[in-house]
Amino acid sequence: MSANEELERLKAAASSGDHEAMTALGKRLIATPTSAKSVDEGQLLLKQAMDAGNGEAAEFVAVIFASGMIGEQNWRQALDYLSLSASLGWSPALRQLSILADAPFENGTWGSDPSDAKALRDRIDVEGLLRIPEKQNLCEAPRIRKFDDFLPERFCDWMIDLARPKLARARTYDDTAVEGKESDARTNSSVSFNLLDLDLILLLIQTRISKIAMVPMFTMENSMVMHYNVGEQFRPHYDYLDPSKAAHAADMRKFGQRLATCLIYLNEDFEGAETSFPEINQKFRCDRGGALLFANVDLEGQPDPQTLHAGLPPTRGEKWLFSQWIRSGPLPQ
Ligand SMILES: O=C(O)CCC(=O)C(=O)O
Ligand SMILES: [Fe+2]
Repeated sequence: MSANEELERLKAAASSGDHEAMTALGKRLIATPTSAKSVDEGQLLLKQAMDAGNGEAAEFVAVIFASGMIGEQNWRQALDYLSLSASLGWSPALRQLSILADAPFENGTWGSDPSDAKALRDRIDVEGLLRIPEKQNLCEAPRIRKFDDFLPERFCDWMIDLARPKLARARTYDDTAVEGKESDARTNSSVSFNLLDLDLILLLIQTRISKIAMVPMFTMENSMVMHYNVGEQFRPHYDYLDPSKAAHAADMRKFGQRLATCLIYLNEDFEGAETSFPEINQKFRCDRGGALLFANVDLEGQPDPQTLHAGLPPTRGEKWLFSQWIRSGPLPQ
């Protein structure tokens, strides 16, 4: 079926009152708007599906509130909708609630009963989840910061579990290759999460990053998870865009410069695999859940060649890393 036929099929099913089709269409209209009305139509479809008892629709409403993609970011409301979603029997929402509430179930599986949703919601310490740890200054030129215990372990595990099944695909189709890099520039695998992949755990990580980087949420690119087996690496590169390259300049007009990068170490059971900065002869790594935040530009906002960096290969074990590139936002037209 072509993409257009698929869309027509979805529209027909949605207008006949099929809740799953209404949810799928609603998400799609919001993620890839085709007209000025798409986002409003998408929200209406999600609301109708949710009122009819569709838990997936309620989860996406939670995502809208937690991301601030439409209107203000509102974590309390996001959690209320996540709780509604879970109580409607949508199991991904129940698992996220358990993680956010730090309440793993006794039998070892997170979130197993929709009737637990409200109690889990009430246990969530929103302020605590949004509180960020002390920063350590590792270097001033370029500016490199470190945050120990940036992410609780259960969040690290959630991201690894989310990424693992998608990594294989990313390799086959190689759809996440960074533009402008030779094929041997990175031998590791990665997966990129788009708007339809967002959940409240991922959005909480992005929100925490926006706090340490002191930038708004809309500057976050699609988050990525990187995976390195022994010997795999991400060779020295810059994360900033080069305005002298036409493709980069066009991209910068839309989304701005890549001001900073945040790398969260999701595991620690490996040797080697530091993040290395060859221009300053330094390499750093974090314990599980620790984050490195570095500026890719100098104090004048210009690309800083001293930010050249690499993901060194593990000599034992495998490395899992959450990687967040941060833009400056579109230039005023
Ligand atoms: O694996 C690393 O330490 C480096 C990753 C990196 O450079 C990136 O994600 O841009
Ligand atoms: Fe990088």
